[in-house]
Amino acid sequence: MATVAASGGVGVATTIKLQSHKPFSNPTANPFLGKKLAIKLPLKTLVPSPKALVLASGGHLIDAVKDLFLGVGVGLPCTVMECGDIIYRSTLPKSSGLTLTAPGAVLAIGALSYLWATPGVAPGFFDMFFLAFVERLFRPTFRKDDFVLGKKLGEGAFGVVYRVSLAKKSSSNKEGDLVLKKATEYGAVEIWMNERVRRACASSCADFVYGFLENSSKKGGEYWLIWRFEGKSTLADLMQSKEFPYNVETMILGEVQDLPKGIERENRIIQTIMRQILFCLDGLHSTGIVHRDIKPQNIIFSEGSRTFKIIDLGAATDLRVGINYIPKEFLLDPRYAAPEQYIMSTQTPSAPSAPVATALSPVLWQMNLPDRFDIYSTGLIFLQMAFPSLRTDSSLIQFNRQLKRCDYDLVAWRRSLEPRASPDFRRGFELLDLDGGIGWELLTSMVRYKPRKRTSAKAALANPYFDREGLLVLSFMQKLRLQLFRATQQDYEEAAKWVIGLMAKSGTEQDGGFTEAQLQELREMAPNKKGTAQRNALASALRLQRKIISTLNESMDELNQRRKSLWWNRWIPREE
Ligand SMILES: Nc1ncnc2c1ncn2[C@@H]1O[C@H](COP(=O)(O)OP(=O)(O)OP(=O)(O)O)[C@@H](O)[C@H]1O
Repeated sequence: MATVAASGGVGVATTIKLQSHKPFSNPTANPFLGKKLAIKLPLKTLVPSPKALVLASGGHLIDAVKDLFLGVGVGLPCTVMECGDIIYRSTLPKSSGLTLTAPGAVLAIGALSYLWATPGVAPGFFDMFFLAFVERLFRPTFRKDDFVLGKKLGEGAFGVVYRVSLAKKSSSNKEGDLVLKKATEYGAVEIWMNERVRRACASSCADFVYGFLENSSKKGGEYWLIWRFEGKSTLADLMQSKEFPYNVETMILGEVQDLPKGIERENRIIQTIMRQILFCLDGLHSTGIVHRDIKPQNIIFSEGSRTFKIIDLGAATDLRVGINYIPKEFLLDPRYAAPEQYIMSTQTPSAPSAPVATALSPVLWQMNLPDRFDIYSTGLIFLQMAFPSLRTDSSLIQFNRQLKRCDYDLVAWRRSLEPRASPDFRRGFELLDLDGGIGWELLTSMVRYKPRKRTSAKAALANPYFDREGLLVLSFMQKLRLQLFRATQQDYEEAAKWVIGLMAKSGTEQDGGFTEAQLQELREMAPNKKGTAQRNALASALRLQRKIISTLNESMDELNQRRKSLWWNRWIPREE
């Protein structure tokens, strides 16, 4: 019987060594015996063709998946390839099913992590092609005549909001328990966002009932959006009261706390409000939606669930599929908008087509961290809750100017204000300084110039500020979490400057520290060393990064030009 030993790495070609060959009585008759022979393996034996994958079904599917993993082993040793199989199949042990190789596993895990990374490509497909479809089949639909208009609740630039009730009253429908918004151009976006939110994180926003395009009016098409009536008060209404935050206490906690009136008690109420807002934001951001208009006026107290919820998704953007992606500056409320204005870098110019946007969404999300725009606005709400004198529009505008002058550095703003601060401001700082200043730390991690340096909603929620017992009684794990939070929030540039400064202050030539002159040398050391290998490598890496980003953007623009229609608009029900 012939014995064949294969050796060498196999890509397309490999080598085999022929050790014996039975039909030849005289071993020397075979001129190839003992010699290494080169053979060529067709790649199609390793990688399944697309057609083969399509045809694969039932039991064949397993084989196709197996082939896929084995395909990753191209160029690896024969353990992966079972290359002897090609020479003498019957002599080899039968494969016992799916063979998972290390590179295959890494590839699979990498692909799965990418598909599930924020904003979630895989859940997005499931949501769009299954959940949305099923929801449409089972949810009740409404027409214009089904509603009886009640009191006007508000009027914005893009719509009028009424309290309404159903014309045909059932036992479950109380008088005026619905809210109707008759919206113009941004109504379509708002319907899309509300439907997405209802499927992904219903408790984050007001309970959305139905939305449709109403075409019967002479004025032209009008989008009608229906929600359940959540409650009478927004956070803005509650904050206007002199009683704030005590006026919210029983609403959210159900009872008055067993504490005398003072900053501790106020801090607890503010903590609860902040936690509820961040919880809602975390829900939105995890599904790829950025609100872009977070302000006390758009946070409503839901009497049913006793929590704050977010309303008005007209300016929101769905970065999973790139809807409403092009930021409209006029939509942003300058009082609460983050300094970057554009939530996506200007290097990422316009929305790509939906499939491209979906495929690239995790990359774009990580490149731009668009959710941090909402975090900045939430930080300003936190600030307003802590400082009563910042609750009016004019004082907030003035604060924004001051902060800009301090290069958006809250610590610098505090330093400039504290020596001449009014008792009201001093009280606010005292409140934030409770529990070792953990509230102040959280606030400064939210209100920062660079989005990348701001905390995310999820990280903020994990901050021990929200542990009721306070900093002093933190468990080991909570302390660890705090350290982790600090490490992720660390502004390393500032830290480096601070360390150098500290060294300068403490150092003299005699006692071994650095003198200011030496430190100056230290600072200048890097720029002076031009042309070193490290520097060149860094420059090449930066060039490569820039190239990748520009290529990505160019290809997105190109694709975008081909399909710029509002494809998703077709999904919105119409009533003629
Ligand atoms: N689900 C709801 N339950 C109770 N009240 C609501 C609800 N939705 C909206 N409102 C009320 O209607 C008002 C206007 O709502 P919304 O902010 O969505 O409209 P808008 O036209 O976008 O207004 P603006 O442009 O001023 O923000 C809110 O301030 C709130 O008082």
